[in-house]
Amino acid sequence: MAVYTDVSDEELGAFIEGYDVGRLLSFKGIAEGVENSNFLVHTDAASFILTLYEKRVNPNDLPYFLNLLQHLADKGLSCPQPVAASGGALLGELAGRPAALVTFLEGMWVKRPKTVHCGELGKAMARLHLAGQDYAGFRKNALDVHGWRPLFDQCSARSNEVHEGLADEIAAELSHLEASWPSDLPSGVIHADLFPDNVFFLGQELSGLIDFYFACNDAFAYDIAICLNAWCFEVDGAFNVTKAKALLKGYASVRPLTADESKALPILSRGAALRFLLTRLYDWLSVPEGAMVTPKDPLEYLKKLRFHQTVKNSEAYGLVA
Ligand SMILES: Nc1ncnc2c1ncn2[C@@H]1O[C@H](COP(=O)(O)OP(=O)(O)O)[C@@H](O)[C@H]1O
Ligand SMILES: N[C@@H](CCOP(=O)(O)O)C(=O)O
Repeated sequence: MAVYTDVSDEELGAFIEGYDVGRLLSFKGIAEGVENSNFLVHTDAASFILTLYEKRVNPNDLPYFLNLLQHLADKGLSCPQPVAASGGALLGELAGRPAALVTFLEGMWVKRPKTVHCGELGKAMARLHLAGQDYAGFRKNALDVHGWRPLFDQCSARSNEVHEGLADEIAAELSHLEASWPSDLPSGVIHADLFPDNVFFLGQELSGLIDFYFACNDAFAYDIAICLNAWCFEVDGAFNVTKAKALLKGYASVRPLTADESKALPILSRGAALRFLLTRLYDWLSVPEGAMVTPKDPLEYLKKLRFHQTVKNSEAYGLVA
């Protein structure tokens, strides 16, 4: 459960009174997520999600995220919309944390996505990339190839506690990626954390995307690579090329990939695997005392990384040359 910050009934009641959202009926901490503290809030008018932004979120980035949600919703994308307080502000403060209220999105995330879900995800991601093209905000990806080494430096000394030889394996991969990371790929707003738990479905229909707190400006194809990692491996660690094919086909049906993007998928997928290996490793080694959170397994991403290291070209992901 990701609740890092406790909020009393009185504090939350006073906070909600600052919004024109009806009378507070109940609220509870949400037993999912790892980054921020989330509460489901019911009023006599509707349901909302209250987020208190924690460690990895830079408060200066919050206007980028909240305005982006508004921009995407205006473009017809289904995502939470920030709710303005009675005074007009999208961002407030609660229990010493920056806090925002957003609309509740109907749907459920799918624990074991099937091929059909991967296809829908591909289409939605491409729509997001197109809808973000005229977004005025800019946010550099803090966890791009340049951000990985500082993260590794903070946990390299203890990485072998998690897996023997892990420090050397990461160090070698990092050097390789730093030397061969592609530049000049088509870029714009990407979600950068479009995992199954951030994509809601109603039946087989995708009902919306949530959790835009890693969103940034980076290569579109890097977002695809993140999704190949997050959606196309089976529980036993096997890569499912049928799912990858569906994801890429769905994406290309809305926004065709350029030749450079197709060619870059193997290296981008390696990078995406390393990025999540590193953040998970860091989190694994530094769970804040008293926090209700279940850290995610870093070694899942080591296995994925090793798969991508064997890939020779994009055909391995189901792309036909
Ligand atoms: N707008 C929303 N509508 C409905 N449920 C939401 C919404 N935002 C978050 N949730 C619920 O809260 C959970 C955690 O949210 P998430 O943004 O993924 O947290 P974190 O950033 O901490 O990972 C989600 O899995 C979902 O169940
Ligand atoms: N998706 C990341 C962790 C971020 O968690 P989320 O709940 O905000 O998606 C991972 O799986 O490592």
